[in-house]
Amino acid sequence: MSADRITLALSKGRIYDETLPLLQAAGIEVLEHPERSRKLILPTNHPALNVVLVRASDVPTYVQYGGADLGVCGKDTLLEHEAEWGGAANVGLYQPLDLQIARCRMSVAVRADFDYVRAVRQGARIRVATKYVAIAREFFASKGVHVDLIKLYGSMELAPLTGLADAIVDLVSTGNTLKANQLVEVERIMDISSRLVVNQGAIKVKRALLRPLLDAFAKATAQDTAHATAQSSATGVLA
Ligand SMILES: Nc1ncnc2c1ncn2[C@@H]1O[C@H](COP(=O)(O)OP(=O)(O)OP(=O)(O)O)[C@@H](O)[C@H]1O
Ligand SMILES: O=P(O)(O)OC[C@H]1O[C@H](OP(=O)(O)OP(=O)(O)O)[C@H](O)[C@@H]1O
Repeated sequence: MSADRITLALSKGRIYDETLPLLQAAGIEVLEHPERSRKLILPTNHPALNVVLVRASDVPTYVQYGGADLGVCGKDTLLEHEAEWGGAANVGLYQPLDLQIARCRMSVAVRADFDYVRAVRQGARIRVATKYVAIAREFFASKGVHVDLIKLYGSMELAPLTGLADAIVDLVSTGNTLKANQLVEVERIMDISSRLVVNQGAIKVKRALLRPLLDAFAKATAQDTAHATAQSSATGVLA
């Protein structure tokens, strides 16, 4: 981690696409297009800022270890990463801003012919397939529902259709994916949006470089969502 440069970790796709307007609001343009280049380090018009492209689930790891100074990742990804480490305190990432982008919800879904309410009421043991095992474990434990969790890395919707599982825990936005696979949402676990995460060391060492960027993000987020609390918490971190 060079002291006079800052590195922002983003994942290709919706996080990159939805972070771009926030960067633009801060006067920052990424100089190469991630879909038109094989490069993983993208320069920007900010002389000290590079963007690095990583897998969405690798963003917290890069920022935690200082491979990037800051990054943007979903609350889902962050919660799973923290659970792997035995809690947020062990990860030690600053989370100054909810950027209110990549908004969706984490839900339980089943086949339309599966009587979820009855299964839960009867205390049956249900099989749940998900990429988000920590969130699912915590949710069902809090309801006192017995579950066997099956870890998947994608295409969760297939699990109830093939008999692999009774239910899935997955992200839902428009509901189109569930509908296309004849699944129904039966419980909403939590709302999800993406957070700015910052390396603890970088906060101390690169304060002068980071502060204007975080302030601009906070301002753009506040303007987008009238989320004034985001602005005050960002200022709090670097004050
Ligand atoms: N349908 C959706 N609508 C809005 N936001 C979403 C949706 N699906 C996922 N997200 C959010 O966007 C983030 C990034 O999703 P993306 O699909 O780009 O990566 P991923 O495939 O989940 O991660 P990885 O590549 O590491 O497996 C998720 O962590 C979540 O917070
Ligand atoms: O309710 P919808 O608007 O249909 O969105 C829900 C879908 O979005 C996510 O997948 P994504 O598009 O990220 O695909 P991926 O998991 O293959 O990355 C999620 O895993 C669902 O499959």
